[in-house]
Amino acid sequence: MSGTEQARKTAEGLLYLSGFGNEHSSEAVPGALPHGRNSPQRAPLGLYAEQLSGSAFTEPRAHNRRSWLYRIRPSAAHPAFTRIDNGAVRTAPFTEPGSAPDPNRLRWNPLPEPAPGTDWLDGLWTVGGNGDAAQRTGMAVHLYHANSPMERRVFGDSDGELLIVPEQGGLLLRTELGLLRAEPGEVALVPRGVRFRVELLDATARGYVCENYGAPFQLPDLGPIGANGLANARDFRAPVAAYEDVEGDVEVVNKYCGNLWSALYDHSPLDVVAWHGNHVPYVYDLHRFNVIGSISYDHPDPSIFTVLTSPTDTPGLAGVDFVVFAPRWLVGEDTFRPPYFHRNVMSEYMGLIEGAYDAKTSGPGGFVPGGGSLHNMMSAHGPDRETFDRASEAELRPQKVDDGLAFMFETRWPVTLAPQAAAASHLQTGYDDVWQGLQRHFRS
Ligand SMILES: O=C(O)Cc1cc(O)ccc1O
Ligand SMILES: [Fe+2]
Repeated sequence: MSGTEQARKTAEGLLYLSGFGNEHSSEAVPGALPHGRNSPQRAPLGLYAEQLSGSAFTEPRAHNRRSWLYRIRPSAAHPAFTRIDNGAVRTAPFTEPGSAPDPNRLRWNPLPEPAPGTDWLDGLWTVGGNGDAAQRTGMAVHLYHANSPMERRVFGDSDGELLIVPEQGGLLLRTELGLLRAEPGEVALVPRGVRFRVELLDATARGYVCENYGAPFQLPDLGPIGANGLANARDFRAPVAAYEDVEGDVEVVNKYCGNLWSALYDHSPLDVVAWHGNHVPYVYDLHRFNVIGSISYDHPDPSIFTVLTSPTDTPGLAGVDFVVFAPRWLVGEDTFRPPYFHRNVMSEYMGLIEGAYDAKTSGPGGFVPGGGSLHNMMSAHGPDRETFDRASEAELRPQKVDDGLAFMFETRWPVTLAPQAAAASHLQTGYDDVWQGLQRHFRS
């Protein structure tokens, strides 16, 4: 059986725990989880107890995050980390020569094919970001492309949590807390510091990553929407405990304040036999998103499509929102139904998981799956000319928009590009032209 077949077989039988932000517990071997205390004098089955913190010990209960891991060896049993090449991974602040936030509308085609033998970590490629990882503020946008599983190496990101958005090819994430499957149309989140290995469920994989240096993603408040709607908490799935008992060299790569560091463990660190807590990875199927919109007139602001938000100290002003444009009905009367023309104080990176996006022409040279666009703070954008002309004339019958799945990472700070993204051969030239030829229709 090939590696991908094996991974697919494993992924098909996975069990999950349900609910967002829950205090979960799970044991891969009965009796591995201590009862009544976190740190007994001797943990069950000869395991080591270890706490992994995702918040300061003293943060309010509603924001407090930690998990207790019961593992074969403590994570502390490792030799020194040493710097390795950062590959194509870059981190905020983006201060390389020539880096400046760009007021232009920018759009990219998908990443080119990866070289043979590229695993998920080798294939991680930074677009840009904002804030400062060491200050735990801001975010980065990355892309990935891969055609090989990660073998005898695991990755952990000390700089932030990783929201992984597959666009092509399913992923099997083997994390310290257990296994997750993420197919295109689903998203997976790996919390800060949780170690994991990525295997492929298909020959190749491609997608997007939001690295969130700031407060962990949470579900948005629903306000007048009520107690239900948007992403429902019970649709988030966390893994059950699953461990590997592997001796021998395993490289642990740690992204730490912008650099990759490596240490050679003499065993697999995915050796957690039981755990409990709320600092957990999860997966969410975007098709479960309960899309809410106008049933009278006007196009609502896209905040109505927020799946997850990373708040900052200013209420309502997100470090980053993850927003999905999922299949939905449009029924607005006397309404220009696609996204409107706008200039936004927030910065918008958009990606396309499948099909087309209702503000943009698809097809070669357009906004295509695997591609991306950046409409930075205050940049003027909205429907392209073709979309504007079509939607201005369209007969306003109830209309199902179900030919695509797009998303947005929307952030309060301008996004500065990594030089490789500003100079990329897959950066489209002439994106401005999509707004050329908008006729004047003014009649005084
Ligand atoms: O620019 C975009 O396409 C994203 C977007 C969508 C929308 O429906 C309203 C505003 C907005 O920024
Ligand atoms: Fe926009």
